[in-house]
Amino acid sequence: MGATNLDKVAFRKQQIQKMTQMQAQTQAESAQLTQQLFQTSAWQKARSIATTISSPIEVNTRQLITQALKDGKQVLLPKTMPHRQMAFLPFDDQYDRLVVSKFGIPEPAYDAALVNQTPDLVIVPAIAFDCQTRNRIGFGAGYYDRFLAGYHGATVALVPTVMKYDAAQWPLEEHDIKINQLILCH
Ligand SMILES: Nc1nc2c(c(=O)[nH]1)N(C=O)[C@@H](CNc1ccc(C(=O)N[C@@H](CCC(=O)O)C(=O)O)cc1)CN2
Ligand SMILES: Nc1ncnc2c1ncn2[C@@H]1O[C@H](COP(=O)(O)OP(=O)(O)OP(=O)(O)O)[C@@H](O)[C@H]1O
Repeated sequence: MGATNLDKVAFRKQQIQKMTQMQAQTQAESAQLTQQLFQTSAWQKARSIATTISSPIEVNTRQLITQALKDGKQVLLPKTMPHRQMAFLPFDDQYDRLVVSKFGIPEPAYDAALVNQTPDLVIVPAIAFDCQTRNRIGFGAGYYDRFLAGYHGATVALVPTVMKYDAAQWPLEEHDIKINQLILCH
């Protein structure tokens, strides 16, 4: 691991602490960010949407999942797979059918016949965003950078105050993939 990765490790540790301290504000901002998401043409056009089950330090995704299903959109959730791959599987609002991964995130059960790796829209999680360049940094396993390298549809991210940076405070790398559209709280 080079100096660059050590810098990322240090930034992540500090940023996750900050997210924990500011989780009440992030939860409070989630409703507004979600309403702004609904105004985008990317959302309105999408017939299938990939998102996540959020943890308490992330933007709350529950409302957008409920609305997508109400609108007849297919909702897909990632299941983490070997070799840091993700498989996106449909979710129909049955939270009790999800299985908590060893990382603590509820995931759908794997069914090869149901996998959909080409959703119209991917709502991408992260821990911080460079709002000028639309770069992001995640929890550090590289799942989204790997997935997005082979995905060519629309991407958006919901950015609460705690994740908003005018310039990256972490090193950018060759494999980093920029988000098409950031939704910022105002
Ligand atoms: N809510 C939510 N769901 C999400 C993500 C996210 O950021 N937010 N992900 C965004 O990517 C994926 C899961 N991300 C993960 C990120 C790190 C580790 C992790 O560090 N796991 C092991 C180490 C295993 C390894 O190194 O391969 C650990 O628990 O120590 C696991 C999952 C898919 N689901
Ligand atoms: N497209 C890729 N192909 C192969 N390895 C990759 C790719 N993208 C990222 N990686 C590797 O994954 C690891 C984590 O990457 P990085 O530090 O960028 O994570 P991150 O931005 O926190 O992850 P994520 O995108 O999942 O949220 C690094 O070792 C990186 O080299």
